Amino acid sequence: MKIRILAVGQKMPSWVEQGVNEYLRRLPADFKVQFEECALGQRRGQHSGAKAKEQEGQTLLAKIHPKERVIALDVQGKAWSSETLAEQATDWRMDGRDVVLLIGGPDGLADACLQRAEQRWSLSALTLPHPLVRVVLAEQLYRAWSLISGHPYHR
Ligand SMILES: C[S@@+](CC[C@H](N)C(=O)[O-])C[C@H]1O[C@@H](n2cnc3c(N)ncnc32)[C@H](O)[C@@H]1O
Repeated sequence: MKIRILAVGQKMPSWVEQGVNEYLRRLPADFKVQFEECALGQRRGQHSGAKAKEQEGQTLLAKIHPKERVIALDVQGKAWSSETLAEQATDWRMDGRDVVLLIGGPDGLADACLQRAEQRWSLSALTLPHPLVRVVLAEQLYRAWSLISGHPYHR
């Protein structure tokens, strides 16, 4: 099973890249997580946010393979504890399909992406800035791996 994170937005501040890399580099080869960025949509004029979100949605959907299990990061999704995430990740492995996690841009994920997703996962009831979501997601995936493998990181 391969896990990918597809995130809207490029050229993040260095603390975001460092934070994400810090956790993803610790993962072993059999739980590798690849990170891919997609361009922000154009934001100019009235209704620009809605249009940009649609554009971003098309870009994300074009990068998803037909057989991948899609999970949308969505504030209105289901809250998972770290233990639940570890159980989910174990199920993903048993299922055998590759997994792709989607992070939206400043205006969120397009409806088409939410509809394509099999699961919607909320990290918190708080709306978080998308750069911070990347770091939290990377850390939680590392924590899930540590739970599955009995590594002392999780306590
Ligand atoms: C700034 S937020 C977008 C806010 C937008 N109003 C919305 O409702 O999606 C950017 C992206 O970060 C992710 N995100 C933000 N807060 C989140 C949370 N608490 N749980 C899961 N994902 C979150 C989502 O993927 C969202 O599309």
